[in-house]
Amino acid sequence: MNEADAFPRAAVDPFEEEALRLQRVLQTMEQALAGGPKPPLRDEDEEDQDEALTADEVADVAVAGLARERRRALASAMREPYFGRIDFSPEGTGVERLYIGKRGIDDPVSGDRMVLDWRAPAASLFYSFAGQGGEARYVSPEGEVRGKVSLKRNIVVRDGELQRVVDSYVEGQQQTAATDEFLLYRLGDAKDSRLRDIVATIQAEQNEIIRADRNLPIVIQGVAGSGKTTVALHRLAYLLYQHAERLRAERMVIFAPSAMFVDYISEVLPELGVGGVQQTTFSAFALRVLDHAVLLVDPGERLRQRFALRQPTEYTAAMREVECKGKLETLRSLQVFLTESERSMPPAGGALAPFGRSLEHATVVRWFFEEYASYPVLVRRQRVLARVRRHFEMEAKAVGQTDRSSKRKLAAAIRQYEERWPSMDPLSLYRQFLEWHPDLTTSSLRQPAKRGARLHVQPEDLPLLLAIHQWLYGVDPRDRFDHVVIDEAQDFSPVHLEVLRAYCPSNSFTILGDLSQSIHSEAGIRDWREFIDQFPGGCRYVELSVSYRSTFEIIEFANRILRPFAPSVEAKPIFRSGDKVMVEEVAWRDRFEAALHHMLAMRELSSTVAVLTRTEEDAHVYHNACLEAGLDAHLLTADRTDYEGGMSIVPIYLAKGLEFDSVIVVDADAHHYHLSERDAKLLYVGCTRALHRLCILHADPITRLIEWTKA
Ligand SMILES: Nc1ncnc2c1ncn2[C@@H]1O[C@H](COP(=O)(O)OP(=O)(O)OP(=O)(O)O)[C@@H](O)[C@H]1O
Repeated sequence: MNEADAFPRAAVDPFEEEALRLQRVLQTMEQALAGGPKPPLRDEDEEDQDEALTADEVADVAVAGLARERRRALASAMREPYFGRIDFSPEGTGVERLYIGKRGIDDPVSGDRMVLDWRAPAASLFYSFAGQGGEARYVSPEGEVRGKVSLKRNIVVRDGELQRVVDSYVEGQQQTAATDEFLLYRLGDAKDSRLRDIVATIQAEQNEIIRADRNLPIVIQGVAGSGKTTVALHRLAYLLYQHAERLRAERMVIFAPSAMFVDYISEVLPELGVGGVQQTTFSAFALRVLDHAVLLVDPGERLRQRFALRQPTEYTAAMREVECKGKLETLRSLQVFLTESERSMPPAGGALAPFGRSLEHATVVRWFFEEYASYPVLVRRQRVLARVRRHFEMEAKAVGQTDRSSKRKLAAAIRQYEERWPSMDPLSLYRQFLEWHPDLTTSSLRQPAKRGARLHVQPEDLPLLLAIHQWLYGVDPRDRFDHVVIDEAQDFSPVHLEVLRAYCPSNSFTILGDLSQSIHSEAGIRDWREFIDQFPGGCRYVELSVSYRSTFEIIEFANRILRPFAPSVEAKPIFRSGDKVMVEEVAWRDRFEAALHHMLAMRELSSTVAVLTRTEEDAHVYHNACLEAGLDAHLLTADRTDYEGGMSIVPIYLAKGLEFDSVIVVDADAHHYHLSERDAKLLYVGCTRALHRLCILHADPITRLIEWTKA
């Protein structure tokens, strides 16, 4: 694309120049929509006859489907065809004006590229270029392209109307901090109930992660609000674009911490034009692979115990087991246990044939442990038994025993031999393992009294159950992933990762999290090294320290809560100033009234408001107070699978990953938040959920975690 001749530089002011260009692009798009080949309309009866279509007709239908999809994409791109422009002169050639949009658009007549897809190699310039005297480079499939940038421009188009043009770099002019100005303009918006794409404002350090090599696992420590979840979703869209021939969306997965979070992020990929990527939780994935042979104990119950103000005594013992189940040593013990179980599988005494020669134990052992060694255990058993059956049949034939009664005898002998093999299923093996392991018990398993009811297990049982499942059945090729994203990975254990590695043999992982938010410490990791060391072939580690979500005041406030506990990376606020954090003392009896008052005030300024409580019990109480006052607020609990936005009452530990325009942390007193690392992290998570406004309410005495506010 070279439009240098179409618009002489600086002939008109930037807004007019872009308004003219936009008009021309929209006209071309309209013409393409009006004149392009229309897909044939088919009625439902025709669709029912799909089986009867000839190969040519099938091809026609596929082409029509593609045309339909292209028209739909074109029509939707007309609302915002592009968001940026970069004028780039590759060494030895003239200037190219590159307009960057969510999707590439070609002029249907000339075939010229009018808009470059944000994921295209040259589009990377738009994100990585930050002045540097105009020098710029990007990597294309043909190699590195070097050159000079003369203009970088942000363009806001809404519903086909040009709204704003901001130049962040103009050759020969004094550079201002205009990139930040544009980013701040975007960050200042109120958010609705869903996470959104950030293609127009991806920052250089985020761009690097999005475009990182797919073959090298990458671990990202990112502070609250640094864009981890958003970046991970953009990375999936990028990888699919870049490796369209090798990767399939259905074979890519993002593991999120809860079903509600999956709902919250569900619109980013469709906005980026990507469908079909699996978005799930580890538990949902594990239960599906285990064919729902077990159920989870109500996940809310464990969370309620974990975050109760006073934990029941049995909880401490349970947590010791949670920690143990997440350790690689335990996985290794499981492997030892399974190898032991395997050793005794071929029944002693060989296979006694009713006619002819029997099979010696040593022969069966050789088949099982040597010849079929590369197969999973149950496949090996199946193969050995099939071979024994064939041997029995051949021996019977060789001695002429083929009549009906001989056949019956033969079948009975095979059955008897089969029965001598121990039956093996993941659940009974797991139970035996828990009984065998010195530091574990079966206390996490619950067998409901009802006959035939499925066993209930806890989330920490699932990785080990999956490991047994893999050992017994292997990995079904349909469960293999081309790429795996683990969000909130600080709550994953090394055993989770090890088990998942079997489903992604290419080791193509993007692992993101924040150790400052590890409020499930027994279940997760303490240091990213634990994961990095699990990739002996190498692993990249990156830190994101800038927080884009919250105002300067909120980040400064939140950082101070964690400082006494020496976090590994402190969040750097982006300079977006907002209201001062409000810390207000209220009388205990007035606490509901105070919360309601602030909710109403904040509702005027925000589209999403959350009241964060310390426990789920408190969330119910505040929710009831809202209902009594006629306030339509949603109660978010562990079993919720959707997030509606508006006003929400949320236990603080369930708010992780979400964000709200305004947040009210209630009951920030010494009784609800102790001077402990865990409670500091809870409060930190709560405060960093706020984009624009944060209000802390407490009754006397204030928690020591923020007593500096009273100094
Ligand atoms: N480059 C960017 N441009 C505009 N907005 C951004 C950018 N990066 C992040 N954001 C915004 O910052 C907010 C936080 O993003 P996200 O939820 O992905 O962060 P996170 O690191 O996963 O946060 P947390 O760990 O606190 O849950 C979102 O509103 C997102 O749109």
